[in-house]
Amino acid sequence: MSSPSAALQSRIAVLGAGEVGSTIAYTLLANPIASEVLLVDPKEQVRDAQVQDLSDSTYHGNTSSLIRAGTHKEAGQCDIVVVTAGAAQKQGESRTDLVGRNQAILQSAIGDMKPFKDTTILLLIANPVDILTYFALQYSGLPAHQVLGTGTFLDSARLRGALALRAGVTASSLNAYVLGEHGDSQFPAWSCANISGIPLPKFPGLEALDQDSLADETKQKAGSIVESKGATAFGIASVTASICKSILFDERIIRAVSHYQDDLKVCLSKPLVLGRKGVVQTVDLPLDKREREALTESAKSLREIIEQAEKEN
Ligand SMILES: NC(=O)C1=CN([C@@H]2O[C@H](COP(=O)(O)OP(=O)(O)OC[C@H]3O[C@@H](n4cnc5c(N)ncnc54)[C@H](O)[C@@H]3O)[C@@H](O)[C@H]2O)C=CC1
Ligand SMILES: CC(=O)C(=O)O
Repeated sequence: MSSPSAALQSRIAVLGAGEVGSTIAYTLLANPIASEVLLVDPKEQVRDAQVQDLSDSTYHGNTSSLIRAGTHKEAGQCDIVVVTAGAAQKQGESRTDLVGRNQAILQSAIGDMKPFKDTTILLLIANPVDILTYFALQYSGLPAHQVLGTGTFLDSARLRGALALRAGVTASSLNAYVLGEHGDSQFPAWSCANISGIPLPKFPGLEALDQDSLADETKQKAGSIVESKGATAFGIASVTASICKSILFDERIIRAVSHYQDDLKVCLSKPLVLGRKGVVQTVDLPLDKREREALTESAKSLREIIEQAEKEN
């Protein structure tokens, strides 16, 4: 395992200095997780103003992490490249409506970053995140274990939060994963969910849990935030910082994040062991029949979007 001091000699590049990229940069600096954070955006005036503002958060003495503007070429030499570059959903748009625009941005950004350092991990945030993770793997030529998307880690956090409130325990006491697409075909793996080994329906406070309505609430949460404030940023920033820490500190923690599925020919979220090489090992949950079918359906809908996008480009 890597020591914290090794991790603190690491560099993370954040592509995109918009709402999400700047919030991620702030979270990385505040923890701190790497020695240097590079912010990369073709809108230089916005990028530089974000760097100035973010640098003010580092001067009070509690962080040794530095922020500066960077180029795409420099990003390609960083330990982790966090990709937020791309359009965000407008009110009424779905994540998959962004595919054409964001695929083109991704292809050009990856072209500008190449060649990558051998051990660089690409972490996709921009939506539709599973589709872009798939294309990032194609465009970058990096090994599959080094290309990840945040996927349903954020949805799993939302689900755990809602369950934790109902059960009156902290969210970290819960084992509960949302799997599949970070989007409409996602589903919670209820059959494997538990609190300290106790199945959810047996835990006090959760006996009458309406699983379908909670799954729906989890799925709709992003949409309702975007509808009211135009974007989501804090949840994804926290999840991204957690993934970066798990990678750089070689934590070997189990997380459901998006990665390539050789059998399904798509990227989607299933649990894996997360460490310095990215995917250290995959983890097969003992899903029930309905969940196995939901996973196949989720992969099928992602595959259709990929094939359509490949036809159009
Ligand atoms: N995976 C997830 O759970 C989440 C994903 N997102 C996604 O993150 C993405 C970014 O959202 P926001 O920051 O709100 O959008 P934004 O519009 O505020 O920022 C996007 C930034 O990307 C920049 N950009 C464009 N081309 C670039 C390139 N080639 N290299 C570097 N930067 C480039 C733009 O100049 C802009 O500043 C969206 O696709 C959004 O849907 C947002 C929240 C959660
Ligand atoms: C925007 C988005 O993908 C989310 O907050 O889940």
